[in-house]
Amino acid sequence: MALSGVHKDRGELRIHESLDELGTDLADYIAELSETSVKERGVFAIALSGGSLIGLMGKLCEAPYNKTVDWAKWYIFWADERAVAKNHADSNYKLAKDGLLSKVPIVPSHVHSINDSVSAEEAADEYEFVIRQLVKTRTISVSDISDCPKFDLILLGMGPDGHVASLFPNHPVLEANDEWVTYITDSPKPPPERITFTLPVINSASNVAVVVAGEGKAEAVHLAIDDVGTDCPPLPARMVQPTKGKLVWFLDKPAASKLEGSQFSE
Ligand SMILES: O=C(O)[C@H](O)[C@@H](O)[C@H](O)[C@H](O)COP(=O)(O)O
Repeated sequence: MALSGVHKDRGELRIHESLDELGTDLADYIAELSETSVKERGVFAIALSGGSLIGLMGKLCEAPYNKTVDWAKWYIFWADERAVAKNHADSNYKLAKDGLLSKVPIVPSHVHSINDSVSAEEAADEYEFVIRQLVKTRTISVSDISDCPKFDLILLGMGPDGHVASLFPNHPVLEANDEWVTYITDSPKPPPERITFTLPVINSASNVAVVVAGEGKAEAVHLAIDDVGTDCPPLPARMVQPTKGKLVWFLDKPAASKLEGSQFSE
């Protein structure tokens, strides 16, 4: 059974015995948010990341979700993308297409991938423009406290260094506040050129989920969630603090193994 708890200002923590259990809980969570959003707004605007996240979302392609989720109302975006061709093994679009989007009845015109035939800088500008158009028509909602888009759900993974999307520790990209989408050309995780949502966009979402598995990330999970003082600059994952939205951490036990654990109940 999963342990769950609420950290006073780091959101809800859901800690799972196995990746199988994590995958089921994640699929339930996404399916519920989709249902609520479709009821309230008629659409579900969801942003994906790359990495192990897509594999962990695999249960959405199986019963009951493949039949019960209102896939036709989904609009798909990417919180970050690598500047490579869409058919390249490193492409986050390809990862999601092969692992999820090709297996469920998503409307192809609702899939808003990043242009792979221009520079990372141009692709970031273009992607922001596309998002602006969809905010105007309210396919993507708008934040009531800033002019930022308010995605119904942004799904993030986290690296062992605490990066989320393509927001890396000690990188100037963490200070990008004027753009919704920006780019980097020196990613410490290959490939070097990437496009990413900025922190203001991530923190304007209605829901943000950070999905993290494996012991190699336990220290970063501890630094991102526990009260560790202010001596070091906060990890990017710690800077994920939705202003009005809800933050949920999906962890397996090894990833949660360095958390100060008093806040949990079965
Ligand atoms: O394109 C990317 O590289 C990602 O979006 C990135 O932020 C990823 O989510 C983390 O690096 C975690 O990746 P893993 O779950 O594979 O460790």
